[in-house]
Amino acid sequence: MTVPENAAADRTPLRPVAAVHAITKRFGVTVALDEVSLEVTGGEVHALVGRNGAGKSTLVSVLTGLTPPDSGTVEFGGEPAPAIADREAWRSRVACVYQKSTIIPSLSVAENLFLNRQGLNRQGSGLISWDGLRRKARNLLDAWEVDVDVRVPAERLTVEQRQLVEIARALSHGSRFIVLDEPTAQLDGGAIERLFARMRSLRESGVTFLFISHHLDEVYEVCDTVTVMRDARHIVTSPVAELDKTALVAAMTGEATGLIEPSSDRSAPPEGSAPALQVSGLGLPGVFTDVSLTVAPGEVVGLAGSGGSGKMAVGEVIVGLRRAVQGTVEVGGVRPRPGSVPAALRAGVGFVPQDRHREGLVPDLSIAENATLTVPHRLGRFGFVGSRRRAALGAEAIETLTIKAAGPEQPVSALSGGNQQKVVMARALVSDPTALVLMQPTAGVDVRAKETLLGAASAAADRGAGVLVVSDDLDDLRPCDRVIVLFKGEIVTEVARGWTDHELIAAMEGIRD
Ligand SMILES: Nc1ncnc2c1ncn2[C@@H]1O[C@H](COP(=O)(O)OP(=O)(O)OP(=O)(O)O)[C@@H](O)[C@H]1O
Repeated sequence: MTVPENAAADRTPLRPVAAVHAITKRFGVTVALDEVSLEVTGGEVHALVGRNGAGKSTLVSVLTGLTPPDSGTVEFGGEPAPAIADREAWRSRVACVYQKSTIIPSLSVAENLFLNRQGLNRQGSGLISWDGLRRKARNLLDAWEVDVDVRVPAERLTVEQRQLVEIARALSHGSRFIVLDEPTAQLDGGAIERLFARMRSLRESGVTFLFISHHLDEVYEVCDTVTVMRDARHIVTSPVAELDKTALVAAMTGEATGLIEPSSDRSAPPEGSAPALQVSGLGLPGVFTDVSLTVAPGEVVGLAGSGGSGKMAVGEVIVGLRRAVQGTVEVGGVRPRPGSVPAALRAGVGFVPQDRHREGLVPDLSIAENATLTVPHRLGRFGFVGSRRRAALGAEAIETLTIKAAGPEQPVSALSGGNQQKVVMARALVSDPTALVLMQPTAGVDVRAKETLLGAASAAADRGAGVLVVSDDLDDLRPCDRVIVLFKGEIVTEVARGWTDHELIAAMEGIRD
């Protein structure tokens, strides 16, 4: 993807494409941004990192004109930002590609690119010229080398394709400054490399990126400059090459102790106990074949595989989000009705779904309500949830999972992304599950919070749960007693604890020694 000639960006070096000065933003008693100043230079990839709740999303929201700050100013190319209501003017200066798609699923790619846009070619009658619309969309995507059929409904796009379409849409509005909010969170290794290659080539053409990620390795791989935020404040901005990882983590956490790897020191599972989870001969044509695995009480087992391995589908069948065509799932000796989440929960499953926006949380409910959604029968008689008990469980979740919140009654919509993920984990744990199934459990959580979440999973195993961690994040898999590897829908190998990164990645990519 290179900038087409007629759209070549103005590449004045070292000019701030965007700048914020002394921005303060409060939500009630919470100070989300405290006098934050930041300049983003033209043609760089600028990382924005910080722990969950540090204020990154709020800053992006101010920088894209979605949230007016309480005080402070925003500038683009040295000029004051447009009036908040002038969306078109904002869109021509800055765009954000969010983790959650802003594309309308039922509309075609072409419609998503051009509907509601001025200059849309209408016929005399006021009707839209669909041919013209498709042609324009095709030309646009061709110009940015995005190989997607503009006629298909957007819901059929992969995450990778959707991101490219959103980037192309941003560029077509004239913006040469793009914010990528955790773009790699839902991509597999190959797609991440392709995204980085595109970012590099767009950077060469003068496009500037603000890149938000909790994967610090990615900061070193693709970014030129890094800004660290902590507790609503700007801490440091530095060339990436001049800030090593220990210093970066110290800036994020405010501690000088550096990076702590998750502990891998767990006791061996007890022998001879009945399985917490038994999966036998599971099959879903075109997705996975003949998957059998057992997780003993007290055991933590990883289920790994790269994109297209089918691992998520296996996890979703176990928790009742999908139905397999062949095979069975047993939880503590009980066989829940296939394809039913309530049945799986009743049988003793606790789970963290991959997509917390879709299956995870009810945004308007409080932390305590969300954390206890699955267990009303345990909280009071006749299904009524005792509010005191619920608040206590909410407070306990805040404490054990270090959720950054005003209190258990705060709605989850007011939490940062990483803290919402912790509430999903709290909900999975609160029912004291027999089988705990965690799908990409640390997506979007910061480096320290990862330890907390994985520690909580290990603690559940110590209490007797069988834990299945479905993930391709090596940090998630490190605390596992063993890791089962799926490749193209089949179990290809199992590696015992003590694996090397190389060994596991090779297995996930289908490379056999
Ligand atoms: N709409 C809101 N109402 C109340 N509080 C909010 C709202 N939006 C954000 N906050 C609070 O502002 C603070 C900063 O949150 P923000 O989402 O900007 O953090 P973040 O750095 O993006 O975190 P993460 O990495 O977890 O996404 C948090 O304490 C959060 O709870």
